[in-house]
Amino acid sequence: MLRLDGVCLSFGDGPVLDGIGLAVPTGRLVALIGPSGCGKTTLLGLAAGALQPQAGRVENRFARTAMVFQEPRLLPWAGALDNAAFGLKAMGLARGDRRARARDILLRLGLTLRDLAKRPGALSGGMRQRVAIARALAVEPDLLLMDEPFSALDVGLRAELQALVRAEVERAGIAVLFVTHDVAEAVRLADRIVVLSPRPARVVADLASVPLAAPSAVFAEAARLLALPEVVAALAPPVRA
Ligand SMILES: Nc1ncnc2c1ncn2[C@@H]1O[C@H](COP(=O)(O)OP(=O)(O)OP(=O)(O)O)[C@@H](O)[C@H]1O
Repeated sequence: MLRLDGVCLSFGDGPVLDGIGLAVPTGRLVALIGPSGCGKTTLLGLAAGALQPQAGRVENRFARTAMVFQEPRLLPWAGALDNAAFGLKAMGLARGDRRARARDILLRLGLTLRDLAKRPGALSGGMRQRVAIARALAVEPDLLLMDEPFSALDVGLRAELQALVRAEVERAGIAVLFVTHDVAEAVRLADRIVVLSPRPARVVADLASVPLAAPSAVFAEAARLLALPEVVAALAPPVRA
């Protein structure tokens, strides 16, 4: 379980997080939605232990946390397989085991055997992001933090990769906290959807959800959520006179 209780954090120009409380139980997917600049990435940094709260508590009882960023952040000189296996050496796995584990995940995520030796520069953007996700999954995390992992991808590819990631995390029982700007993405993936206000972020809604796959159901549910008054208030752009 990852739990945040009354978490507050300020930077030099004022408060960013104001009394955030949320929980990510084992094996559940929680989506974080909020307007640009409200503090979502900062909140993931706290969950990862990279930042400390100035008030409140962050309790991460998971044994291994992995992170996926919006951009793949791969080693440019290493092939897809070596990139995906990157975290495994520090875990003490033998070279053959590292490569076998990374290869299995890459193939499940849609790379072909011919892609495995390719460096990032020879892979498409979508393939690079698959490698980044494989690198995170390869260490067998029990908590996966993802910061807009699909937002740089084309719509069709995004849906495919969302489904693959959902299958992987269900298969391994991984808890996920992920940031998205896309309500439909949250509806497709999440068991809970947490909506944050503009900076300083407060939780304005914490909604139970059921992951949906059929496009018509996804868009109907996204439209319903986007019409909730607290969601409108949090996500609507400010009206300028
Ligand atoms: N290290 C830092 N020092 C000072 N201010 C920061 C720092 N990191 C983030 N901020 C500010 O804190 C606020 C929240 O930033 P954060 O990146 O967490 O927002 P976000 O919700 O992830 O934004 P976006 O949706 O645009 O990615 C922003 O105003 C940002 O400028």
